[in-house]
Amino acid sequence: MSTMSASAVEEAKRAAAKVAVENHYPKNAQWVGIGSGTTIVYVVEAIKALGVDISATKFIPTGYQSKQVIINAGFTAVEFDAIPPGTVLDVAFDGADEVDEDLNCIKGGGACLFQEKIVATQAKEFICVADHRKLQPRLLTNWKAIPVEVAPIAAHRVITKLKELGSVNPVIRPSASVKEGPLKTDQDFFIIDAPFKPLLIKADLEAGHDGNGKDGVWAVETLASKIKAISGVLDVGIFRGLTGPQATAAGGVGGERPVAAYFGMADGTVAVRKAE
Ligand SMILES: O=C(CO)[C@H](O)[C@H](O)COP(=O)(O)O
Repeated sequence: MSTMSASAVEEAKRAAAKVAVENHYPKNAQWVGIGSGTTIVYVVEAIKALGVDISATKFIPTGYQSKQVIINAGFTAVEFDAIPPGTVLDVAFDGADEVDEDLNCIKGGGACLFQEKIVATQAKEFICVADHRKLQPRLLTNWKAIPVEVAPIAAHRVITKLKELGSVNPVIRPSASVKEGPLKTDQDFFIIDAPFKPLLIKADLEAGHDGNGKDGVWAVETLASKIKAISGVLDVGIFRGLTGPQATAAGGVGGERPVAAYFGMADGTVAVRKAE
């Protein structure tokens, strides 16, 4: 459990954002993905602080909140469906709820996972920015449930399938406001939060664990694929698979996993995890 004050956590996010932007923002960027959440505000602040010419730069949001952050900074927001077909974003920055040793991420704490995934995978480089609470050895160490975005009509069917995969008590996320009923995403879909046991990474599989859901223990890739395959699921809040350069080599644009993740630490330093 973190003993840091709320303002120390905010400073940790700011420090991580500054280093991430200084290391990865291309000076002549044309297309830049901007994610959702509280940490991304510091990314935008750090881009401003660079003092580079952004008059020709288009910033692609991952949802309503993200778009407001871009507009409030005086930047030009262009919705994902307004970018010319085939456009590759120079870079995309986003936060995460948890990041494991292989740079797999859990995202969707802010209910924006679907647009976050299409923006991240449309970029040459996806860069994650977070504070030290998100830096964990395995997914679902500290963060307890996988967010899954689903069509409302299929929500109960998806819950049944998630239980069959071993999730204990998956629930439809309620509205955060005084409005009764489920939260609605930017797509007017629901989020189901599905708890699972901590997810195995490559090293665990190499050590002989199978990760096939026996005793409810899954490997990241296997569980993400199983959840994604349930009809009614729009996307799953596990970002896994290839990273940018590997994905490009395999014929895609970028990967779901970041090429680097920056974490503001409790002692004021910034830790980096990079893809191999
Ligand atoms: O995935 C997300 C929203 O769906 C966010 O990136 C994630 O929840 C991190 O948010 P914060 O920066 O506020 O900790």
